[in-house]
Amino acid sequence: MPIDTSAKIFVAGHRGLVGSAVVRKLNQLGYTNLLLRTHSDLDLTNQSAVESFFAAEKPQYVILAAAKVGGIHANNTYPADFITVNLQIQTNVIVSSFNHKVQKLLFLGSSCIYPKFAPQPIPENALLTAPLEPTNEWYAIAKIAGIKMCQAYRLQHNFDAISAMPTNLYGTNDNFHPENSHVLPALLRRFHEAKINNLDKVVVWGTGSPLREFLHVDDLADAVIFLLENYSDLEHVNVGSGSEVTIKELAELVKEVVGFKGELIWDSTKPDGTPRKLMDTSKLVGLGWTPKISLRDGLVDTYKWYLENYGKQ
Ligand SMILES: NC(=O)C1=CN([C@@H]2O[C@H](COP(=O)(O)OP(=O)(O)OC[C@H]3O[C@@H](n4cnc5c(N)ncnc54)[C@H](OP(=O)(O)O)[C@@H]3O)[C@@H](O)[C@H]2O)C=CC1
Ligand SMILES: C[C@H]1O[C@H](OP(=O)(O)OP(=O)(O)OC[C@H]2O[C@@H](n3cnc4c(=O)[nH]c(N)nc43)[C@H](O)[C@@H]2O)[C@@H](O)[C@@H](O)C1=O
Repeated sequence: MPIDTSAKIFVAGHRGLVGSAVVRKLNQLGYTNLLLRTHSDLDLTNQSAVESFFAAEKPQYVILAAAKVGGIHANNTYPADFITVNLQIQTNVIVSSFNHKVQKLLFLGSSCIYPKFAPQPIPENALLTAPLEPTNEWYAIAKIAGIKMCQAYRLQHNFDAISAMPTNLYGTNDNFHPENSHVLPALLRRFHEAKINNLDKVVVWGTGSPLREFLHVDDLADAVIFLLENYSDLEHVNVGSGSEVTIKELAELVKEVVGFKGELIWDSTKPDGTPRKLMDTSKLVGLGWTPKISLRDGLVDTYKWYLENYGKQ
């Protein structure tokens, strides 16, 4: 059902990759009453601050895009932060949303919730059927708890909380940190810096053989609003692009888009992570949503944004 454009919508994490794309999309669609707080205005790990905020502001809808997020290295290096901060943020926001009668909440998880060796493409019902990928199990356990909290509040209290599970995302406002980011922004930056410094080699992590599915964050934002308007059920919903590339193919594509002419060196001392994680998106496609942005177009667009925002550093 379409949401009234004057509805008060709290987008938690509105300065991040996903939150900022959701805000751009809501603005485009004419939503006029967005409730936004930076991390320093409202620390979502602080339970009493979150409770007071919901009591005072009474949002009608909540999109939970605030989380502790990072790539394979960050997940593997800071397991305590990834499990604790994510459990705290999501528990505080879900419970306060219920306490203060939010009409609907959308929780964002991630494709890493699925078993390391899940059937491919991965259907929603592969959840909790086998062990997780060790490099990100702490984050995955927090995300699985988020899905289960949404289900528990729906079952016990009829609270309209839904969960979307995106594949690997990229785009405007991504995190380009050299070690703690995801592969696509990390490589964009590394190839760019190698090009402007006239280097002849770039190091890429792992073997290059893992397969990953990438979705532009503007497509994800579109899917988030589509689900908010059209889906109210217990099971989480996969959100993906439906196509995958090897990390080697991705690296070659980023190299071409950036215009780096040198050689790739594979550092196999770095972890590959899960070998493959292609989402089965037939549930979302069946509801009527499909992605629009190809990986090449999305990459060109993201590099343009990177140049405009970080290119002079
Ligand atoms: N990026 C990806 O490839 C994928 C992301 N997702 C999911 O999408 C969601 C958003 O991820 P993404 O946009 O990439 O992450 P980002 O790191 O880009 O953004 C996260 C946002 O959350 C805010 N935040 C973090 N901690 C707190 C806190 N304690 N209090 C208030 N705000 C806080 C951050 O603010 P600040 O920076 O100031 O701390 C930031 O604005 C997450 O749930 C993630 O699991 C799912 C699949 C893939
Ligand atoms: C979204 C998702 O993101 C993470 O899982 P991941 O898919 O493994 O993510 P990643 O982007 O960090 O790596 C993908 C692949 O790429 C290789 N790789 C090469 N070179 C670099 C590189 O320079 N940086 C990074 N980060 N990876 C590199 C890397 O070795 C790996 O084989 C989890 O946090 C998980 O919790 C999660 O939800």
